[in-house]
Order: sequence, then C-alpha cells, then structure tokens
Amino acid sequence: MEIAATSISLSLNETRVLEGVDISVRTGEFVGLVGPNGAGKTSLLRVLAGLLPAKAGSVSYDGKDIAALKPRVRAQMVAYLAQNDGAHWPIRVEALAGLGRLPHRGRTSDEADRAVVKRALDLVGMADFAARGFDTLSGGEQARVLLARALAVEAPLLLADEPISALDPYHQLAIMELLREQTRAGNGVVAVLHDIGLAYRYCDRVVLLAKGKKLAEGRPEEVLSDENIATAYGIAVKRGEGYILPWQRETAR
Ligand SMILES: Nc1ncnc2c1ncn2[C@@H]1O[C@H](COP(=O)(O)OP(=O)(O)OP(=O)(O)O)[C@@H](O)[C@H]1O
Repeated sequence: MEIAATSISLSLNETRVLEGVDISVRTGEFVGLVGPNGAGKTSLLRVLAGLLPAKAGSVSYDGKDIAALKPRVRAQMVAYLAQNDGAHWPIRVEALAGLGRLPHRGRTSDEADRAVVKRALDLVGMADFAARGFDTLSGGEQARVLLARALAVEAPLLLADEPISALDPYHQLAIMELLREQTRAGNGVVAVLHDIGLAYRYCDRVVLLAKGKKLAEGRPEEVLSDENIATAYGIAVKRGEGYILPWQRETAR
C-alpha cells in the first residue's frame, strides 16, 4: 500500500503552513519527517491522515483520492498517533489501547481483539500495566500506551507524530527498533522526529521540512548533511560513524 500526497498547500487562520509539499510512503519503508518547530510536520501528517483538508493538492491511498474513501476504510488502512494526545478521564490501559480496534468493530471477535491489544501492549513494554488507570501513568508510559493503541489498529501504514519525544533513552531506542521491525515485517511508518541522530540511524528515508516547504528528501546521510541541518535548524553538529550530535547554535532564531 502507498500514501501519496502531491503539491500540498495549507493555510490555517491565514497563516501559510505548507507550500507545495510532495510526500509519499510505501509499506516496507520507515520515513522520518524532521524539521524545526513550526515547520509544518504535524500539519502535513494530519493532511496525510485525512484529518485536515489541504487548500491545494491531493492525497491518495493506493491511488484513490482519500475523499472518495469511507472513513472506516481509511481508518483500517492508516493508523494515526497524535502529538500530545491522551485521555483526561479514568480509563484502563487495555481499554484505551482497545480503541485501536474500533475500525474493525463487528468484524472480529472480542477474543481476537483482546489478543491484538495484548500483543500491542507487549510490543511497547506496557503489558504489565494493562489493568492500570491510564491517568495514573507517567508521561512516557502514557506515550507508549498511545502508540500501542495505534499499533492495535493493525493498519498497513502508521503515521506517528513524535512517538519518542516523551521517552527515556532506553525506550527511545526500543521504540525506534520496534518501528523499524514493523517496516521490516511489511508495514510502512512515517514518524515525526526531533532527534535527528535517531532519524539518521533508523530511517530508510528522511523528509526535511522547513518553513512549510520540503527542503530535502532522500537517504538520511544525504538529507542530514551539515548544510541542510544548518539551513533548517541553525545549528552545527558533530558526527561520527553512524551518528549525529547537535553541538552548537550557529544562527540566532
Ligand atoms: N490553527 C492555526 N492557526 C494559525 N496557525 C497555525 C494553526 N495551527 C498551526 N499553525 C501554525 O502552523 C505552523 C506549523 O505548525 P505544525 O504544528 O504543523 O508544526 P510542527 O513542524 O509540527 O512543529 P513542532 O515541531 O513545534 O511540533 C506553526 O507555525 C503553527 O503556529
């Protein structure tokens, strides 16, 4: 399966947020969407998920315009993990993760759904928390449960907005490995990432956005060049074999 977005332009409250952006992702690929605060990453992900209508351009799932697809079909094809999402009411972890099964309601057995949810919680290391109240979890634990909800959809493509930003280094690595394994198993992932070092290490392809435009796209080592990083983020980096470290600010922002 493939999501393709072409010439996406978007304005929100008269602010130009995206301008002529093309992006696509296929099953089997791990795409990192990177760029500074306000670059338009969340907006682009929401356009890809069909949650925000673009002012210009088109989004298609497997060649079909998303406007022509039923919401339920779309929800089965693409899972979406929002940034800073959550639940502000008492709900058990397994019930929250179980909401990921809604696109399949009526078509699978409760038993099968429970097994999928258990597996998703297991994958993010939260199986032992299944009976806990979501509102009693730490921020990083909540983030992993929300990822489990998205994984429980079992959609071929996952759009994840900052899936690791609340996580400690151990769990950042664990989740990056998990997302890579998902793509090796045949799914596709687009993840918004602020950690350019981890994007460099784990992603097959990186899309660098800055000021609403695509500055570069391609293999991590091509896109995350010193020059592109300086242009997009205004920083200099240090790099070694297989890693990049943000090192110092270069320009006032
Ligand atoms: N409803 C809105 N009205 C006006 N401007 C908006 C609205 N929503 C978003 N924006 C602006 O659009 C730009 C892009 O926002 P977006 O959330 O897509 O950026 P981002 O790259 O995900 O940033 P971050 O890394 O901070 O999460 C920002 O400058 C933001 O202020």
